[in-house]
Amino acid sequence: MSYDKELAAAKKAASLAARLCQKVQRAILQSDVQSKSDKSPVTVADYGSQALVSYVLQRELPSELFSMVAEEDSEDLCKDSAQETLERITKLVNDILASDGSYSDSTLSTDDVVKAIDCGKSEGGSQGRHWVLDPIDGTKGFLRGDQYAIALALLDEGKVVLGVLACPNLPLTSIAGGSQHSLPGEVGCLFFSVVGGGTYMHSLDSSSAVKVQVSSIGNPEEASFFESYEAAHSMHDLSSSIAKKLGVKAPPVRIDSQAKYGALSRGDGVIYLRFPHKGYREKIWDHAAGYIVVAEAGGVVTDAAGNPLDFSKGRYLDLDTGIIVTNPKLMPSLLQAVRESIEEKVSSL
Ligand SMILES: Nc1ncnc2c1ncn2[C@@H]1O[C@H](COP(=O)(O)O)[C@@H](OP(=O)(O)O)[C@H]1O
Ligand SMILES: [Mg+2]
Ligand SMILES: [Mg+2]
Ligand SMILES: [Mg+2]
Repeated sequence: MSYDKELAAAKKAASLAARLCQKVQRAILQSDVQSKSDKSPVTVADYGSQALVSYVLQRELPSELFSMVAEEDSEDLCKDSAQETLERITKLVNDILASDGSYSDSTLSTDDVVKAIDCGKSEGGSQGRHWVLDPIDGTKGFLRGDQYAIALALLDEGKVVLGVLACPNLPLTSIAGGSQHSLPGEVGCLFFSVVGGGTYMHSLDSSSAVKVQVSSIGNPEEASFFESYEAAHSMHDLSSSIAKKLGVKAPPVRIDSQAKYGALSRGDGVIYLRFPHKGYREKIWDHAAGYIVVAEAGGVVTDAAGNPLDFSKGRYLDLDTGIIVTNPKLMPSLLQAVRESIEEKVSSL
């Protein structure tokens, strides 16, 4: 099965969304930050990115049934108090489309923007095709001026078949050792994969792509690992116990968002550990694009027990332990270390 058309549409949508996010991040104002009911920050850029991706996919693929599972919805945006914000988002989306020259026949109204955002309410599942979108993954990183990603994937009959990860602040060269901040002009990566076709990366400013591969390191002493910047998102004490058990020497590289999957896919580090606190349920948009980018670059992504991730169950991933990512050589010893560290943690409680 070819996904050429879908890939071209997804790359266009994610690149335009990245442009919108860069514009907002440069000009970020405190008043751009809203508080969602779960208290996580959501900015005009999250909404703008979701509206833009939804609109572009539908314009580029007019003959396909459109279903999308996406993080944001318009509920808060439709309150009277948010009218000004909605107008700002609409202007942003129109400005980006105008700067690209696409669809010059149409300008979006605030209603069109709300509709585009709310196309993301699909439940996904094991049948048919569903786009999966995190319009800004790593909103906290985005607000800090650090890493974030626009993460877009396509599910076909419950399997991830395509992924695009735009990482506007990720340096084009390796961030091994934690050098995520580099000179302006050297940042902005787009990773993309189609099932069976490998993973490629190019600069957000160009389209000449290179094939990427995960690191082939087999000695844990030479390995380095990624984890969330936010301690609330992953138990840093557990990952540090696992790393110690494995014999990893380097300190963790803590960065936000699925930029971790992108960096791992090109060998900047070889392990990514994610252990949410009890009760947290992982959503598919936080992993779908990252998963295929790593898998097609030769990496392995499983839950903490070594089972493959199942993206066919709806908006959530059905797992409660955690997610681990590495290359095939290190996976057996990593799984062993994970099992032992979890047992020790449980028995110490
Ligand atoms: N308590 C929690 N535990 C685990 N993940 C959480 C969390 N609270 C929020 N997240 C998720 O972690 C994502 C960011 O991951 P990371 O820590 O790798 O940067 C967030 O994505 P958004 O920023 O899209 O909301 C959010 O979905
Ligand atoms: Mg969020
Ligand atoms: Mg996210
Ligand atoms: Mg998000």
